[in-house]
Amino acid sequence: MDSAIDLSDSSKALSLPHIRYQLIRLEDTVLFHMIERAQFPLNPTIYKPGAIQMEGASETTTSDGKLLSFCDWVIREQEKLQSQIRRYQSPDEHPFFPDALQPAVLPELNYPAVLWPNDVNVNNELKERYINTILPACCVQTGRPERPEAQENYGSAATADLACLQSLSRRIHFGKFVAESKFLAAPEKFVPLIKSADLAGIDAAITDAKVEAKVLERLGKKAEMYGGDPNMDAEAPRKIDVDAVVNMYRDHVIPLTKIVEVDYLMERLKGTKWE
Ligand SMILES: O=C(O)C(=O)C[C@]1(C(=O)O)C=C[C@@H](O)C=C1
Repeated sequence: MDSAIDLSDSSKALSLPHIRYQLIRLEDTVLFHMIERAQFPLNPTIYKPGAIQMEGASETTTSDGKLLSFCDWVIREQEKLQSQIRRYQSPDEHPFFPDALQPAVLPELNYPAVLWPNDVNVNNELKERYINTILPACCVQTGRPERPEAQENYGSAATADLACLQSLSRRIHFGKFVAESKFLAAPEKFVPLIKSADLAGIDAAITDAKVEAKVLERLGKKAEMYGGDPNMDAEAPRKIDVDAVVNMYRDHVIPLTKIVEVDYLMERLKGTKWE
């Protein structure tokens, strides 16, 4: 959607330096959204299905009858709306609730097929990790007691969650473009690995440990800068914990990006001469 990369220009969309530039830019987006979210208490009740009475709300379950939490309901309702303005027609956007998507009210866009047809979507796994691991670490300020639930912030917290999850999802699913770019650069390396379903081998082939170390180092600096007090006032509370942000990338964002890359490549030979 709000892409600085021109997805209609495949030479750019598949250039690894261009994709990495986009990933670097998305670090800022993710970090700022996490800072916004961290100003509110964790409010765990909003993630528990059925815990909050939603007076007059339509569709408080998924289409197969699963009860939604308040946060899930907010995400699902937003996705209903955003699908109508073509968000999910863009190859870099993936819904959390595909069951809720509506027909677009605008004419279909014709994106040229830059990616190979695939149905890779790790959003369920992302949301589970976000709620259970990422968010608890980011909402707790180091050295300060956990803040009590604030019922008046339920809406703000869920709104911030949507922004966090959408930016994280976009970053992680950019792995498809990374994978396509790497595949096209060396099909002779990837085809045998894919054919023998050598997941560890594919993972090793897409891994660049130096780039990963750089990502974490840069992110730590950004979290230090954007989450701290510009006047270097040591007494001023931090807006977000630096370690929580770095750990989020090290333990979740980069690993999930790599899962997307591997899963995408496992679908890459379908309908090709290599199949
Ligand atoms: O930049 C790449 O080559 C990627 O595949 C992306 C990424 C990342 O998530 O930042 C993932 C795997 C690589 O080991 C390095 C970095």
